[in-house]
Amino acid sequence: SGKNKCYLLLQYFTGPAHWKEVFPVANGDRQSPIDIKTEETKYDPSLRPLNPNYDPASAKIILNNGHSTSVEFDDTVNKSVLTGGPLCGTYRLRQIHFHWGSNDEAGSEHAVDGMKYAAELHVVHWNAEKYSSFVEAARQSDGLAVMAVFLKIGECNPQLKKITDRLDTIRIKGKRALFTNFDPSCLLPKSLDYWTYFGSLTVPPLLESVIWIVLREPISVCSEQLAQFRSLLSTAEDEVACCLLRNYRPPQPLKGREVRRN
Ligand SMILES: NS(=O)(=O)c1ccc(NCc2ccco2)cc1
Ligand SMILES: [Zn+2]
Repeated sequence: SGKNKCYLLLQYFTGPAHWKEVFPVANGDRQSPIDIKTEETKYDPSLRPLNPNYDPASAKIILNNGHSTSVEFDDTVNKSVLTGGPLCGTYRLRQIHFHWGSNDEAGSEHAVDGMKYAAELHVVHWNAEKYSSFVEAARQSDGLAVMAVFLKIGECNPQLKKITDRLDTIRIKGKRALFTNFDPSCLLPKSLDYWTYFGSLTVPPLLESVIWIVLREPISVCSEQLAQFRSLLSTAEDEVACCLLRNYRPPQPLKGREVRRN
């Protein structure tokens, strides 16, 4: 139908290749994600251990915003924070969300020596010591810290099940549901070893305000759990239903940036 064709056209024009037309920073010097060439990373002895400290009571809601599913946390106080690693000061937990692909062979945003994982978890924090809100911090070069965790195809992940089992209640874009008593540390791998580099948001407005902390050890996810992510809709109630089959941005030029490891 004409309406359907219109949506498909819109869908096409909203993809990463067109973002630079509306957000020129898409061609900036510190865009994310990147392909991490492990041989070129630099050991930095000044990097400290990561110290995530989350209160499960901070978890508030789970929502489908049309381009991912996220769990939103109460970030009005310093209850759930990330310190250590490459960070100066205290970064407050704001939300977690996921990126995935239309099949199990790709879906992560960062790549490691050209290899993509099936999906990627982002744990988003903002510099509450220096700035007064997430939106203000998102405009500052040291405003945000996002911890990225790779999801590797394998065993079903019982911790991830707490999230994937709720997705059928928020299938439509804009839907949200209560989601509390959840500590996102349960989604972190045994080792908190990481790579770190200066980058950006990977979806519009693509602001270059993110200190990226990419964990080297992946967690597991099974095909059935990924299928549950793909069954989310990118469309609202009154629109022709369209599944959120993929939502990852491809790797961007490194432009001379250094990637350090602890
Ligand atoms: N994929 S991600 O971790 O880089 C990420 C994280 C958070 C937002 N938020 C979008 C936003 C609205 C105002 C400022 O920022 C967008 C992307
Ligand atoms: Zn993300």
